Amino acid sequence: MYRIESLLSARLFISPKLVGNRIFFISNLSGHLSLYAMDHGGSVPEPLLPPQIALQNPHLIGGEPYFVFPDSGKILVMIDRDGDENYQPMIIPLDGGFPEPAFEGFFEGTRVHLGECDAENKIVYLIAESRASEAITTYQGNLSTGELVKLAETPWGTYPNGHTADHRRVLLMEGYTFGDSVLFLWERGKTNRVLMGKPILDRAEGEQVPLYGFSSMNFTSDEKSALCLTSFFKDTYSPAELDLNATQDLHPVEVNGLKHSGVGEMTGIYGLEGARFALDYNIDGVSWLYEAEYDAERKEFDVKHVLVGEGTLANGMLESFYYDKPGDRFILSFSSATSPTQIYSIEGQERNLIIRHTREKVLGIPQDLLSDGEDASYTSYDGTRISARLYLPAKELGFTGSRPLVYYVHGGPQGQERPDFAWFSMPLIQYLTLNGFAVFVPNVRGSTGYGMRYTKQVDHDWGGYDRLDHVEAMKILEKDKRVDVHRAGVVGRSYGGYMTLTLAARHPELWKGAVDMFGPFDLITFSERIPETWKPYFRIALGDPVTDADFLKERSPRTHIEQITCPLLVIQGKNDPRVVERESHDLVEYLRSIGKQVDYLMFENEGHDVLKYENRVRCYTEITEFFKKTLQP
Ligand SMILES: CSCC[C@H](NC=O)C(=O)N[C@@H](CC(C)C)C(=O)N[C@@H](Cc1ccccc1)C(=O)O
Repeated sequence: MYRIESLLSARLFISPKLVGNRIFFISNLSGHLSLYAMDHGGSVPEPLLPPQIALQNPHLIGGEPYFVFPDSGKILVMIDRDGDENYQPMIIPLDGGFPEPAFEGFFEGTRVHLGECDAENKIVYLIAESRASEAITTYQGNLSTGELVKLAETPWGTYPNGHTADHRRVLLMEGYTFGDSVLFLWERGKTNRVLMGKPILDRAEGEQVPLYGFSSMNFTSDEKSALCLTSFFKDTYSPAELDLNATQDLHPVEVNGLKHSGVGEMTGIYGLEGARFALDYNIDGVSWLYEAEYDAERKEFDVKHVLVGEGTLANGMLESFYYDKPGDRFILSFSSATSPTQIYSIEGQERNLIIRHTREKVLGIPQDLLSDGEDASYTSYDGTRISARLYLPAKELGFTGSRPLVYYVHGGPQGQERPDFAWFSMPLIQYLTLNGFAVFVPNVRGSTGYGMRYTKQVDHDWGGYDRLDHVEAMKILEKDKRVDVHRAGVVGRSYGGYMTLTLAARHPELWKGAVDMFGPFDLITFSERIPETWKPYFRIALGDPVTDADFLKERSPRTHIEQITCPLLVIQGKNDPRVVERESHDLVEYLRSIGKQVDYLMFENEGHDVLKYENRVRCYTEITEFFKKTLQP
C-alpha cells in the first residue's frame, strides 16, 4: 500500500537564480508555492514572502515569475490571488518582505506578464492585458526612475524579444496563432517598423502567409542583426540571422557539434556574453542544453560544452536555467519521470563541476518501484507517427495479468507530455502505476515537440483529427497483452479535459470511467467566458463563436454528452480564468438532470491547476480511488 504523500513529499525546487552567493528559487516547501533564498553551499531556505501569499505555477504564468535586481536591493515578483492569474508586478527587498506594487500601482486592474529583465540597467519589459477590452499594451520600465515607456498596444499583444545594450531598440513579436507572427522593430522616438512577416490587418481575407515560428531573438554583438529561432528553414526549428537594416532578410545558421539524435525540436537560443550562447533542444521530450560560440562570418554556431543531456543531467527535463554572468555559472532545475526537481549549478571553465544543491526524494518508495515508461510511439490511421509513452507498474510490485489502463491526455492543445516531475501529471502517473494501472500518455497531432506542421494540425480542428489519433491508439493498445483495454479510463486537464469529455461522449464503448479536470464543455460558452484579451487568439485557433457557431456546436462535448455511459469525475478550481467554474458547473448540472453518474470536486482556492498541498493530496487520491472503483486493478 503506497501513499500519495510519499510522492508529494518531494517538494518542487524550480525557477532558480544564482546571484552572488545566494540561490533564489520557487518552492512549495510550506505547502504552496512561494519564493525562497538559500546560500550557495547550503543553508536553511529563507522565505522571502509572507506565508499567506501563494505564487502561481511558473509554467502557467507566461513570462518571468520573478527577477532579482541585486544592485537596487530589490526583487520584482509576479503575484496573483489563488490562481486568478491577474498577476501584478510587486516589489520586495532582496532579503524578503511584504510586497508593494511596482511602478506605484500603475498596473492595477490589468493582468501583467513580466518579459525580459536587465539586472545591470534595471530595465524590465511588461505586457499588460486589459481586463475589460481586447487590448494588450507593452511597456519598457525603468526600476530606478519608475519611468514607463509604452512600446505598443494591439489586440494580439506584442512580446519584447531582444533589445540593444542601451535598450533604445527592441524587437517586438506580435503573434496571432501558434507560429504565425510578425516581427517589429521599436526604436525610441520612431514609429514601429515591420522587419519580418505581414501584419494581420494588412492581409486579404483568407490570405496564406509563411509561418516563421519566431522566438529567442538576440541582437548580435555589433547590433546590426539579430539571431533568432525560426521554423522558416527547418520544420523542427533552426537558428537564423536577421538583418535589421533590411526588411524580410533572413539567413540560415548552422550548428556544429550537437551530440543528441532522435526526433524533436530546437527550442531556444539564449545570449550569455558576447558571442557565447546557450542552445536548447527538446528531443522527444528530453532536454538537451549546449553552450556554443557564434561565428558571425561563417554564420555558424560551434558547440563548446554539453550542459544538459548527458551524465547526471540525462533523460529528463530542464524546467528552467539561469546564467549568472558575473560568476560565469549556470543554475538550473532538472527532473525526470522518476526523480523530483533538483537544483544544480554548473561551474568551472570546462563546465565539469556539477553541484547538486537539493536532495528531494519520494519518501519511503525506492526509485526502482517507480516507472520510467517505455517508448510506445505508433503509426496513426493516416501514417502519421505519434509519439507516446507507456508507464507500466514495476515488476517488483508483483502485479500479475494484464493491467487496467488509464489513458492520460495532455493540455494546450499545443502542449507536450514530457518526463517532467514538476508538472501535475507525473506524480499521478507514478501513483497510478504503484496502484497497478498501466498509464498511456500520447502526444497526438497538435502537440509541440515534433515540428511546426505537427503542432499546427489542431488549429481550428479541436476534437477532429487529434481525437482520431486517440481512437487509433486504443486499437493498437488492444494488441498489447500487458494492457487490458476493456478496463480503460481516460483523464486529462484543460484541453485534455475537453478531449476526455469528447472521447467519453463520442466513443463511449472505449471507457469504464472518465476524469475531466477543468475541460471546456460547451465551446461557445467557453469562448464567451475567457478573458477579453484571449478572444482574438481563440477566434482563429478554435473558431469564432458567431460565424463558426455550427462548427463549435458540433465539436462541443455538450452536443454528444448524452451518449456517455461511464461514470464521470469532474475537477475544477473556483478561480480558474481560462475555463471558468461555470463551465464545469453547467456540465455537472446537465449530466445530473439527465440521470448520469457524475461526481464534482471543486477547489475554492485554486485556479487552472491544483497547487496547494492538501488539494493535491485530495485530487490525486480521488482520481486514483475513482479509477480503482471503475477499473478494478
Ligand atoms: C493565448 S491562449 C493560450 C492558452 C493555453 N494554450 C496554449 O497552447 C491554455 O491555457 N490552454 C489550456 C486549454 C484552454 C484554456 C482550453 C490548457 O490546456 N492548459 C493546460 C496547460 C498548458 C498551458 C499552455 C500550454 C500547454 C499546456 C493545462 O492546464 O493542463
